[in-house]
Amino acid sequence: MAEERPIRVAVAGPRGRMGSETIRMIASAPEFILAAAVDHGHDGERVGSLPGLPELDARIYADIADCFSVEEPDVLIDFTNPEAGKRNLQSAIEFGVRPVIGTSGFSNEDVADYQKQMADKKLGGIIAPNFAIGAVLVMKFSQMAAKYFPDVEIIELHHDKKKDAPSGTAVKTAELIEKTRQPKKQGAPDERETLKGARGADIDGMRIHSVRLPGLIAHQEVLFGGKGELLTLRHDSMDRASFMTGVGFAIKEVMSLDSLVYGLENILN
Ligand SMILES: NC(=O)c1ccc[n+]([C@@H]2O[C@H](COP(=O)([O-])OP(=O)(O)OC[C@H]3O[C@@H](n4cnc5c(N)ncnc54)[C@H](O)[C@@H]3O)[C@@H](O)[C@H]2O)c1
Ligand SMILES: O=C(O)C1=N[C@H](C(=O)O)CCC1
Repeated sequence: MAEERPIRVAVAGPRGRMGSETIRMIASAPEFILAAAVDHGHDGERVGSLPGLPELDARIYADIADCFSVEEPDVLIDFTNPEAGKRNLQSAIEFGVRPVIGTSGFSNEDVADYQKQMADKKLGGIIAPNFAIGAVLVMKFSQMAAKYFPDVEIIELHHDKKKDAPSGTAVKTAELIEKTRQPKKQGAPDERETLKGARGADIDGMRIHSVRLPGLIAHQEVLFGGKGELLTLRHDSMDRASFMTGVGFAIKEVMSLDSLVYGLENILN
């Protein structure tokens, strides 16, 4: 039987916390090859010349279209910011490169637009707000619990360099909960905030609270209250390695998909 060739991966955001972790994961996985990196600086340099990255010869491109036409990667991984991520994803669609997008902050309208474009081209890809398997399980368990406990509050806790709030994970968790929870406005009907924001953000009557502190990485608690009982589901990422099982899995899965999936839970079996 012919041996499968390694999957050629381009990484956008190689100097970032997640981009650099992804490159270290790719360097240690024989089933993947780092084809290139995409960064707004360091054009023409080698990935191995960036501090903290493994000795890899892959080239850094400032222009993603150049990267795609010269290197012809199979997959693009994006861990940048929502603006760059959207540009990079659009470019991946144009060049037929399968996107694996970890960047958070995409709206449902953005996702629907990319899904339409990729369905038309039969191009596989994934946008996943969280690649940690445990975080995805908390989302699924929350969806189950919400059927019995419509009173829910989500507390997401992240490092203090995080730019978006609430987290993509919290929004996705709330969206999954909405599928099973009877809509309900929580708290006392006549409650009022004496300090604006005290009750957090509101999705369908559910509350989301965002904590930002040094020392944290990525954590989430989903609290369900019932008569005389409290159910708490909690997940902690204590190292960015926690996201890499999901990233590696997604790279392999997108090779056989023909549409854009939103959420790792849709491809985990
Ligand atoms: N899906 C997940 O499991 C998961 C996990 C962690 C973080 N995230 C998300 O990933 C994103 C990145 O997080 P981070 O902690 O690595 O952030 P970071 O700030 O450490 O890294 C982002 C990097 O993107 C680079 N960048 C900015 N514009 C660029 C462009 N046009 N082209 C290429 N690179 C560009 C920046 O220079 C920076 O190095 C955030 O949206 C975060 O919420 C998702
Ligand atoms: O570090 C971050 O930023 C993270 N963002 C994701 C989100 O917005 O849900 C989750 C994992 C860490």
